[in-house]
Amino acid sequence: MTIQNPKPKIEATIAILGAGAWGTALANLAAANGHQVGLWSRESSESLADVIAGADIILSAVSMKGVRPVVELIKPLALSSDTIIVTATKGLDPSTTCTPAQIWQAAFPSHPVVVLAGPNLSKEIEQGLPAATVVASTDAEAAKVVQARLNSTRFRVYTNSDPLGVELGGTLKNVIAISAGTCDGLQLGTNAKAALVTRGLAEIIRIGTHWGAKTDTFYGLSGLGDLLATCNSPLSRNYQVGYQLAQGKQLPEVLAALQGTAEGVNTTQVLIQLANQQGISVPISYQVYRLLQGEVTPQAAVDALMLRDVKPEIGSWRY
Ligand SMILES: NC(=O)C1=CN([C@@H]2O[C@H](COP(=O)(O)OP(=O)(O)OC[C@H]3O[C@@H](n4cnc5c(N)ncnc54)[C@H](O)[C@@H]3O)[C@@H](O)[C@H]2O)C=CC1
Ligand SMILES: O=C(CO)COP(=O)(O)O
Repeated sequence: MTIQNPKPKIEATIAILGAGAWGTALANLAAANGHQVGLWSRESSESLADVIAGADIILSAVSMKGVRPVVELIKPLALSSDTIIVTATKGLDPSTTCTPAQIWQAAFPSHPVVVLAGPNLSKEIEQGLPAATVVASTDAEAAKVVQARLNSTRFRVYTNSDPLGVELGGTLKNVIAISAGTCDGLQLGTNAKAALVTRGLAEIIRIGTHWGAKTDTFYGLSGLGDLLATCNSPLSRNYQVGYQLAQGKQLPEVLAALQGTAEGVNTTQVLIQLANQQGISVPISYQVYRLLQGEVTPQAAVDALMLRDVKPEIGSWRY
């Protein structure tokens, strides 16, 4: 499928992999900026080799479970040496616990890899509503190129030099969004939700900095920004999972009816495995894990959080 805008602003060829909700929204944003856009999915009639041929940018928006298969499909294909790889997936690989950017970088060590993440509910973006995002890379020039290609009057793009922090902000907030949906589903009120989101951010910072990301990054669009968006919007699939569990539905039933992917379900499993191995305290994520496992009711999860030992707040994301 080729999407072209009749009045090009900046000419580039962008191959978008994954024609789900996010890949399609990004393809439309890129096309509106005048780029030649190829959109590929595993259901496409066009071959992957044809879609990525001559691409300046390859942007992957497949869900986490598609990242490795797609990387393996691209490896034997010829990429131009200066092709920039952009990853917009928010998840962790269950078998290796790697982030999507780590998987892409390991497969294509000589190519710049840029992470794209922010408060970007695709349905709002498809409606033409304004939004902002972050493109992050250790290759500052590559991040600037992606910024110039995607920035527009309705999609404001910031650069950032902490790709791990940007990627983890977008990934870990999905776990907290499940808890926020549960909080709203139980009608626990605004105070409870504010406490949950604030302590959720402390938890994200504790994990993210332990894994090597910068604290400041989590206060930006890809951390706090995305946390606010997904914890407060019924458009978020992760929020919907928590909300519907709180209404007494079972997880398989919720996931079967969900439109698209709720990455937080798998991310929670990987996160708890790592947190246990590394001795990181993640009380909210742990209750989300128990809820998803069916080991605890939504109300019992709330009770467990409220019954924890009291502690000082200042600097408490460190322990
Ligand atoms: N929808 C949204 O608002 C946003 C989504 N994201 C992230 O983008 C990613 C994709 O999300 P959505 O587009 O919403 O999901 P979706 O479920 O609508 O689409 C997923 C896409 O991945 C592809 N895919 C899955 N397994 C595959 C495999 N084995 N091989 C090849 N392709 C495979 C599917 O064919 C589909 O094109 C997720 O990681 C999500 O967290 C990020 C920002 C916004
Ligand atoms: O990441 C998102 C918005 O930034 C999309 O959230 P959901 O995957 O929960 O729908």
